[in-house]
Amino acid sequence: MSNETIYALSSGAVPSGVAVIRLSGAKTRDAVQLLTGDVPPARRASLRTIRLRNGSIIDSGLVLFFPSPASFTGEDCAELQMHGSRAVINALFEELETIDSVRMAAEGEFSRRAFENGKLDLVEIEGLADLIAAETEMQRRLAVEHSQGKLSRLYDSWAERLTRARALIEAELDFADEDDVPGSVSDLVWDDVGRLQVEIKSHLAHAHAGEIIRDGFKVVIAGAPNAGKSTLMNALARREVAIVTDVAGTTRDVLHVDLDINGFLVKLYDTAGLREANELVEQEGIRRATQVISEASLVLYLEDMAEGTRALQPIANAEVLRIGTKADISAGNGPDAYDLTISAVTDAGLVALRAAIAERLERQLGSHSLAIPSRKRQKDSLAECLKAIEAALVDPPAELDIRAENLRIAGNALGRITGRVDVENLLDVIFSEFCIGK
Ligand SMILES: Nc1nc2c(ncn2[C@@H]2O[C@H](COP(=O)(O)OP(=O)(O)OP(=O)(O)O)[C@@H](O)[C@H]2O)c(=O)[nH]1
Repeated sequence: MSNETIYALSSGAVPSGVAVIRLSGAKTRDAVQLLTGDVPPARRASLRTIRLRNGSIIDSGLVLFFPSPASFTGEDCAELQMHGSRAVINALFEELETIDSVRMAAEGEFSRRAFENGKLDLVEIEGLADLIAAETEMQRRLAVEHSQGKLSRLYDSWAERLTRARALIEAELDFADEDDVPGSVSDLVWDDVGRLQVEIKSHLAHAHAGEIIRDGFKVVIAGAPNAGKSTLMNALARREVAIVTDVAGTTRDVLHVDLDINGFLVKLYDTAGLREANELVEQEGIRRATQVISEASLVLYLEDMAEGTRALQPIANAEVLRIGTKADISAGNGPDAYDLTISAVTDAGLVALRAAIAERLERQLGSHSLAIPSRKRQKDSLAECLKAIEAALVDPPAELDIRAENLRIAGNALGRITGRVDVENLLDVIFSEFCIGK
């Protein structure tokens, strides 16, 4: 597969002022020569006329050539910056197709080659995918941390400590009958493995924060029918996401919008009003509401202040903010009964509500560096690593060779995160997240 040369449009949708077409593989040099009449100097932007074989001009643009191994994929690579019209790109692609062993790239194929040629490890690749998909400032910061290798360096240093520990234990096993292996070496090894266990445990405890930053903080609006849930959702989203009527039980399904609050992705859900419902569709809506409430990180529990408590209490594992609604027409129970009062009609209280969501979010995240795991895959491997370390440290200790074997399992679990060990079966899943041209 990798003796084929691949090409793709790497910039966004056309038409665009400039489109970047990327090539990678052994035939890159030939393709550039064919299209421009020469191979421009390495890593320099050179203005060239790009032509078909018959001499007719496709377009002119900048050509950059990156000879192997100093390129993104590690192979010979080129980038053509041309005018971003469908016709220009089609003409170029048709010409490229005529070259033997040159074809359009599959999803994520450039990144996959970068991985296979040792240019990037899996955490860096995943970080890159996250950086390309980042919509909020915090997602960007987390992705940069991952794509720049900070997390990988941490995992590599842990794997190295485990390897060193194993080497010393193997030495002890080999020389078990001799007197000159000091017992204190063994103590030092197990002390360090103990410290590593504490470090990994604390790192894993921050995985939740990483997931919140990457996947979003789930905030669910719940309450009685007609409490003003959909109106609040629309006010926070600043657009008409949900249907608002004065008919109780309007919202049936769970609706969702993404908000950016202080640079964090907040996933806001509007749910069906909670009450004893006889009608089938409404019952299903309430079942779905209950489900999403149980998965929330924060519940906004709305109450029409004139009506007082009418809703079934939501069963939330998360923190609940009690919010009195329709402050413009009613003082109701009095503001003291609520954490916040709002009016979606006058916008009163909405700034305070956004601030309250941000405050809860930041409190749940805690303060720490962004060198934290953010994907289930990373979390699962860390948990596996920790389990094996625990088995190696169990009291009373197992036989030395079993303890060493557990350290090997722990090291492999770390190696799988960065892709340095045994990940062939994972690759298709990871690279399919990328679009063509990445
Ligand atoms: N005066 C006033 N009316 C409001 C306010 N918020 C909502 N309403 C009105 O209250 C009624 C119900 O609002 P919705 O947002 O549909 O309430 P809901 O909680 O989503 O209702 P269900 O979908 O039935 O669960 C509508 O007529 C809204 O216009 C508010 O802050 N002030």
